[in-house]
Amino acid sequence: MSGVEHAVEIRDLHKSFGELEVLKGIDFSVEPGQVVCVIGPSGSGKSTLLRCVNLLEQPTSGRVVLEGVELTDPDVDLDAARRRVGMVFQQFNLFPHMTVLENVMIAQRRVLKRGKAEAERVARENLEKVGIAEKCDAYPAQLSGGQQQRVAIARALAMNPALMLFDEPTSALDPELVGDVLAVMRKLAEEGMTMLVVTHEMAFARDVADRVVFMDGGVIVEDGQAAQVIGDPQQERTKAFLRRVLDPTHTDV
Ligand SMILES: Nc1ncnc2c1ncn2[C@@H]1O[C@H](COP(=O)(O)OP(=O)(O)OP(=O)(O)O)[C@@H](O)[C@H]1O
Repeated sequence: MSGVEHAVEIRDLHKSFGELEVLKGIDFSVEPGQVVCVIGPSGSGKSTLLRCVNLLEQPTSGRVVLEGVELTDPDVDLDAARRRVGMVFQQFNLFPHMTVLENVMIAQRRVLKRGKAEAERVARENLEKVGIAEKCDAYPAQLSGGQQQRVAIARALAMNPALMLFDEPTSALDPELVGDVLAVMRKLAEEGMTMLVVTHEMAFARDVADRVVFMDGGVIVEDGQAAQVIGDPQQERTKAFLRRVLDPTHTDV
C-alpha cells in the first residue's frame, strides 16, 4: 500500500450486460474529502458505474481500488472493504416493518456487531445530524419521501463510511422535498465527507461538487472542476446535454 491513497480509483473499467457494453473504459479517481458529481443522459451508465465502485455489479474488466484495497482482486475480503462504503439509493430501501431508529441500528448490530446501547447512541447522533431525530419511533410509511431519504442517509453514516455513494438520491422525491435532502448532502460535503454523487441536480453539482464528470454512452466525455464543466463546458456533447437539462421545457433527460 502506498502512502498517499485515493479514496477510490477506477482504472479502465468495462461492464457489459450480455451484448450490451455499458461502461467502455472508465478512468477516474476521487480523493479523500472530495465531492464528485457524475452527470449525463439517461442510460449513459452512471448508475452502473456507481454500482461497480462497491462491486454491487461485477465489472467485466478493469480495476476498482478503494483506499488502496483492490476490490477486483478475487482474494480480497470484499465484505470488509464494502463496509467502508455507504450507499444511498433513489428508492430509500428502508425496512417497512422497522421504526426509524431500528432501521438505523440494524446494520450496525448485524454487520459491525455493535452492542445495543452503542448502536442506539450512534443512530440517534446521525438522525440528529440529518435533522430527523424526532421521528425515531415512526415507521417509514409515516414519513415523507424526503424524511425517508434522510433516514437512509443516517443509516449509511452510522456505519462510519470512508466514502458515500449517492445514486440519484432526490429523483424519487416531490420537488418541494428535494431541497431538504440536498441541504443534508451539502452539510456532509462541508464536513469533509468523500462523496460520489450521481445526480440530475445541476445547481447542486455546480455549487457543491469539487469535480463534475460528464458521462455519455459509457465513456467519460468531460471531467473537470464543477464550475468549469457546468458553466463553461469544453466538449460539444456536454454543451448539448447541459442545454437540454438547463432548459426547463425539456424533460427527456
Ligand atoms: N442489470 C442489468 N441488466 C441489463 N442491462 C442493464 C442492467 N443494469 C443496467 N442496464 C442497462 O445499462 C444501461 C445503462 O444503465 P444505467 O442505469 O447505468 O444508466 P444511467 O446513466 O444511470 O441512467 P438513468 O439516469 O436513467 O438511471 C441501460 O441501457 C440499462 O438498461
